Amino acid sequence: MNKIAQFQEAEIIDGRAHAEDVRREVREKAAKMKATHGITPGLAVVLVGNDPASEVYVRSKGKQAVDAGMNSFEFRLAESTTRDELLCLIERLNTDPEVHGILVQLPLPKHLPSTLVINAIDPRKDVDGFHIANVGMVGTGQDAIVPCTPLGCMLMLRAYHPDLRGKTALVIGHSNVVGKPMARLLLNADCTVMIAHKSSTNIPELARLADIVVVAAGVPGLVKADWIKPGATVIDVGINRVPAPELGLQEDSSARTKIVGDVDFNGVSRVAGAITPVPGGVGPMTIACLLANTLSACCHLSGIDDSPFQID
Ligand SMILES: Nc1nc(=O)c2c([nH]1)NC[C@@H]1CN(c3ccc(C(=O)N[C@@H](CCC(=O)O)C(=O)O)cc3)C=[N+]21
Ligand SMILES: [Mg+2]
Repeated sequence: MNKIAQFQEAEIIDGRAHAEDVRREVREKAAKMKATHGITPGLAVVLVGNDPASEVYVRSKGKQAVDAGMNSFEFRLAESTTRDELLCLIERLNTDPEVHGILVQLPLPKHLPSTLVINAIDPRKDVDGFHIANVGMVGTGQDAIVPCTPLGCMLMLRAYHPDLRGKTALVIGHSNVVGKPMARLLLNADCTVMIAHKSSTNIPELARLADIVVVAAGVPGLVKADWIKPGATVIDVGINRVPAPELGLQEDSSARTKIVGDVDFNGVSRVAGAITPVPGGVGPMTIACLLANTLSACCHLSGIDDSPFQID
């Protein structure tokens, strides 16, 4: 890191503003869909068990769907729900003409096989993009439903790098929900892609080569300033709830926590050219992209060619 770079401040990529742009476009297209074809896009969200964090996300998804002019169908099932009961609900949603998008909130309780459940969703309604058909099509560069978080990252990256060809990108984390699909999308965009993970031994060295770093490792503050090439774009997918002693005056002990990303924001923002904050970065875009995917699925299922969100 050189002296000048130390005093540069990165541009903060405003995820809430990007998400608002996506939601506005979805709202306009949904209204047009209703006016022209009499179709209201519908999103079904299935939550099994009562994880409090999942409750918050599910409520937010439903509210934002309604705000965008869509129907929201919420299914809250008991922790004890059986595999056959869940598969039966999915089959019903697959054949329901009012439902264009189906999201099964993950993680599922341990006794439920998430791979089997996800692959039971009609791939045309799989707005998470987790069905093997969508994974395979994204992997081979075909039109498919793209997972919401990587889609949101790509839309924000596109705003800073209209041409991604030849850029060196490092993805840290190789989960099926973020790291792997993110790496595939960057590869489809002709980036030179590196993927690092728990067993990688030289991540700081790899990071120093990268014009783009996307971090989805689930380790608070993992990425440090001296890992970053001056001017690089840093996308922080981490959502970590950590103790916040500075909030020590709160009565309720659950309120003495805060959300931080996988990037040491204060350090890295002095070196990077652009960086997403946490909160207010990737998270809001994830939900906006869920709405975008639901609208696209509705268009596709209805034989209407109005799919808005191109990333390639
Ligand atoms: N089938 C499935 N699909 C998902 O997309 C999915 C899931 N399961 N399980 C849980 C994770 C988590 N997730 C988030 C969405 C938005 C924010 C978000 O908007 N975060 C805000 C902060 C929220 C807060 O303050 O709690 C932000 O980053 O600014 C976070 C996390 C979607 N997930
Ligand atoms: Mg496409």
